[in-house]
Amino acid sequence: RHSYWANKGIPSTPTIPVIGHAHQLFFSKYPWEAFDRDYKLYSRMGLYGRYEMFSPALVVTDPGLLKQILVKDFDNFTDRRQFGSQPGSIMGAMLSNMNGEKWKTLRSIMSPTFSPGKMKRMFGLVCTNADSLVTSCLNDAQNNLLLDMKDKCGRFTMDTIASCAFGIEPKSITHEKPVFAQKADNFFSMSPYKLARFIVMSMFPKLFNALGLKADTADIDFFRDVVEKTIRSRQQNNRQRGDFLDLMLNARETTTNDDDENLSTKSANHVLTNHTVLAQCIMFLIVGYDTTASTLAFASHLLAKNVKEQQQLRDEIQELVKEEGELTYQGVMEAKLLDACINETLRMYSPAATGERKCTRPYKVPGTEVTLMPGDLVLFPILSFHRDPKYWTDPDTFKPKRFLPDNKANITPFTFMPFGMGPRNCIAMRFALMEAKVALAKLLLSAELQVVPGYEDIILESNSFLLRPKDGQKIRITPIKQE
Ligand code: HEM
Repeated sequence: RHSYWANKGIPSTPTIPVIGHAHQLFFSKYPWEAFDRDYKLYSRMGLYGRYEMFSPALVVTDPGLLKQILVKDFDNFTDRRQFGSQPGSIMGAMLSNMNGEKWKTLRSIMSPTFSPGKMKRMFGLVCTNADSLVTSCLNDAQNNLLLDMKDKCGRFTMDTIASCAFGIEPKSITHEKPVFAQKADNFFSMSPYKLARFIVMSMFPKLFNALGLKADTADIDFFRDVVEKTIRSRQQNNRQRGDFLDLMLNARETTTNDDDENLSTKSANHVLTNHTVLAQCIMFLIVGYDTTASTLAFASHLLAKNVKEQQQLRDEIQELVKEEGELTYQGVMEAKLLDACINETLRMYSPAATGERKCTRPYKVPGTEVTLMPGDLVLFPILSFHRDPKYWTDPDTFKPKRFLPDNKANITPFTFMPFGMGPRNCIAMRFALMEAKVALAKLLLSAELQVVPGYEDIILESNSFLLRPKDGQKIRITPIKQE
């Protein structure tokens, strides 16, 4: 069963019977380590093969081919693997887990939520939450405490997504025990049991169901209760905030019964069930939390370590405030060095280390004799591209200037893709960038960020599929006296 790639003339490292290469997820420090090792081995070939148990996966290491697959020939690769698609599960009804026409319908309903116009309207709310984040950081600094930036920023991102998307205010930043952020944290933290469970769920769904395991964990049940209450209250009070929840509720047909299967593949009316709306809300609370919080924690650390770049960025933001009297949406979104610092952080520490698509129609891979068949996976090693010295000089050094407008033309297309690429990229990229930029700008206006002895390096959580700082990301800050 592990001769699929060899028969097509595609190289592949030796496999273990039955398991293929899946053991690498268990026995590597980081699940993406094996991808990086093989990327280095095969990067010149443009592609290589893997086996997730018996499922063949083509790993693309050529940026040109990747562009072809993710953009030009997207219709052959609209899907991803489905995780936890048990009947009635919340996990299975999330946009990120949907495929085919169902995905297309939902994506087109949800996309307008993240238009530039909507972002501009959310700017004030993001600023309010960022102010609370800064106040909380300054309070800790006054008490001479080290700041755990992952924890602080996680509370900030949870409050921001909850208030922008549904008008819920968890007040995680001011709460002693931030239950919302902790539940979302639990969702992403990986114990050996959770890793094993995840592998069985994704690679042996029938076995997973036969064992009576539930795709939805207790953390999801917590969010389900919160969101259900919010939806009920929104419907009873008939109030409109123009937010994500309203958009979903308005797009829904009132006659729909509550069976998820009714999200018909043929429906022209974009039918949404209560269950589907609920699943998207929970997905946003969970995925909206971790990636942006880690990015902010990484950025704070990198700037604390690179004092010159930190000051240059502060100068840019102070200049903006001087010109416009305050931070404005346009000012923040157009600030060049701010954009460059966030991009450089995402290049070095992209929270998503790999991306994937599933082939939906037979596809002849350009420039080869290989034809991919429906069900074959295509993987792209995001982090390996980001750290490849072929595309980046000194890839392990923080050099934000490579992303300044004058230098951007030197970047090879499809070697920088922290939000994925093509029609199935991160739906909330604009929102995440705005959130990260506002928080970082406000923090730098109020404080100097410093590295703490003993915490000079970024240590990543092992066993996690996302890049996350291990045990938070500790820095110290000194308040800047306001003139
Ligand atoms: C720095 C922050 C973030 C990063 C680096 C990030 C990265 C990604 C990546 C790499 C993907 C897969 C794209 C692909 O396959 O091409 C993705 C998908 C997705 N992200 Fe994000 N993300 C971030 C923040 C967010 C936030 C804040 C939300 C929600 C509020 C969000 C919601 C989603 C959703 C729903 C998908 C699935 C889209 C689909 O399948 O159509 N992300 N993200």
